[in-house]
Amino acid sequence: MVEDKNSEVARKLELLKQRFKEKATADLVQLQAALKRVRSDTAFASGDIAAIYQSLHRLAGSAGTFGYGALGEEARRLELAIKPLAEACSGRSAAGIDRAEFDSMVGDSFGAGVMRLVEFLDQESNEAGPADLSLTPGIARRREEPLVLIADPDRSRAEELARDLGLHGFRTVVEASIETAVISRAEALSAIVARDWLMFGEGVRLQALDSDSAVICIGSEDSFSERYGLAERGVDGFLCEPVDVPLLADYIERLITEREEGGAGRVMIVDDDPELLEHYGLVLEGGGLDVRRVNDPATILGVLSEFRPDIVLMDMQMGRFSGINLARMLRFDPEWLGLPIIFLSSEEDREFQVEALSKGGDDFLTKPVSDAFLLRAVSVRCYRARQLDKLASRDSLTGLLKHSLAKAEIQKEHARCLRLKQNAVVAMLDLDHFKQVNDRYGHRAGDLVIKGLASLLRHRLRKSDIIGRYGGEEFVVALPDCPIENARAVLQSICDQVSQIAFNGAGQEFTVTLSVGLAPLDQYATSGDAIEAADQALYRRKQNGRNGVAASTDPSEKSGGRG
Ligand SMILES: Nc1nc2c(ncn2[C@@H]2O[C@H](COP(=O)(O)OP(=O)(O)OP(=O)(O)O)[C@@H](O)[C@H]2O)c(=O)[nH]1
Repeated sequence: MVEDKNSEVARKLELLKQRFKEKATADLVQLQAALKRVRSDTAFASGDIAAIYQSLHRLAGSAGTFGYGALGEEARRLELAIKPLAEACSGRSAAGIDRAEFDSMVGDSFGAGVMRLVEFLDQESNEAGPADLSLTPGIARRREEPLVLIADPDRSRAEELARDLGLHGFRTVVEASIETAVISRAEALSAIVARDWLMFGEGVRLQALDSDSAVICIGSEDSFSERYGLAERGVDGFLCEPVDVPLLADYIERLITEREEGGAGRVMIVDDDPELLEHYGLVLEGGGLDVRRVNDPATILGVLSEFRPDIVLMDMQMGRFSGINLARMLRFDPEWLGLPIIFLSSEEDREFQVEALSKGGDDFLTKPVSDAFLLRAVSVRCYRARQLDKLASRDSLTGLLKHSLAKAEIQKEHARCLRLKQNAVVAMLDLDHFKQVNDRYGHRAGDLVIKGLASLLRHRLRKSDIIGRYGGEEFVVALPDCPIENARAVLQSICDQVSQIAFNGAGQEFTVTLSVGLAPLDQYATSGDAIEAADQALYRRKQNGRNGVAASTDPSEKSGGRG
């Protein structure tokens, strides 16, 4: 599947490369014609100089991307040579500049340079061209249910751990050795939990580390040298015996999320060159990013509001539009004050770059930029932008939506389900007697319970469901396109699962239970009313024995009955 997608991307990139060659050939014909006019006239139109400069600027910025690095470098040299004259011409508008001035500024080597451009374009490029996506990280994996390999020579111990992790919503596979499992399942594994890591051969360990899964080792000794040794070998996490399963589940969850988010993100690319725009788009999409292409800078505001990118990648000069001015314009709106804008520019002048950054940009990528570098640079920046966004919108303990954002999302879902005449359910969830958990087993153990429930909800519910931390030990969930009886069944099974998890605190094992109140979101005038109704159902459940689900639609005499 990934192979197919990569070869499809490679094929499209190859087509773009051919299109670039055709356009560059036409550009060079025009450039030569303009140069000829300039040479044959004693006085010439400043428009010809501007056209020559523009052609060279375009080639310098794009040729390397399509695998014509030598052409790009030569175009860049010529562009810099003619730049002062182009600037002088634009200052003098219609006034002609004479031939002697042209020769003194640009020099005889200019014509020879243009001939070299033609030769470079004719040579079949053997540089690592756009079709080379082998350096790019794998297509971002979409999480279904995370699959965790437990590699342990002691099979019954491994199976017990598998059962416990299953309660936290992980699918597991047990192997006495990581060897066969890594080889056969490397693509699908989200994490590897290995006991006695060093027991496995060097080759197998390397393969496991290479497989893009998070590798967590369980060791019998917790010392600096043990930890450092594992870090040195590229392991991602370490826990010491005896294994605290909720802690391990939380660890796996965190590592998997970090990995997933490393390859995720929304990027808006703004470039008036259609081939470059398409090329960048394909490369970034090939790396798993969600991309929106904007060819006409005048449409940028509408696309921004609708697409809400994590970052914007923008050309510096697009016909009559300057990237700097567009960036400044975006900042007029407080909503986009924090949106990272990365300029793609062949401009190497540091002073100019600093000036551009002071006017609304955040960073520069200097053209030409290789596919692998572009993907890595954009992915990293996306990741950071998302992390910052998360700090603002996500609860730090659980990574779930914060109260106000969850409410806002449920409000949107309410409008959506009324519009589409669909079912939807809102649920309030509250851990039972949680004060006692803190009092008996400590606040840290209480935190792990809250985190454990959060990851269980993430695993058990659909990607389209909205999950928020409403208050301390209270959560809110909205399930779009879901009849209330289905919601009841899912949440009842989550309650059952929660009650089976063994947590640890103050040297003891303990379990917790969960109460849930449901209300049909589409049956209320406002989302606030539906949340209130779910809360009342939750209250009734608490009154009637906790540990289970009640719905606002239940006849009141039955509201205490489980599921
Ligand atoms: N560990 C931990 N505890 C929290 C957090 N937020 C809230 N709590 C605790 O959760 C407890 C909630 O207690 P109550 O509202 O009295 O409810 P309860 O004990 O769960 O009782 P019922 O809801 O009636 O079953 C309080 O002790 C809070 O201090 C948190 O982030 N971490």
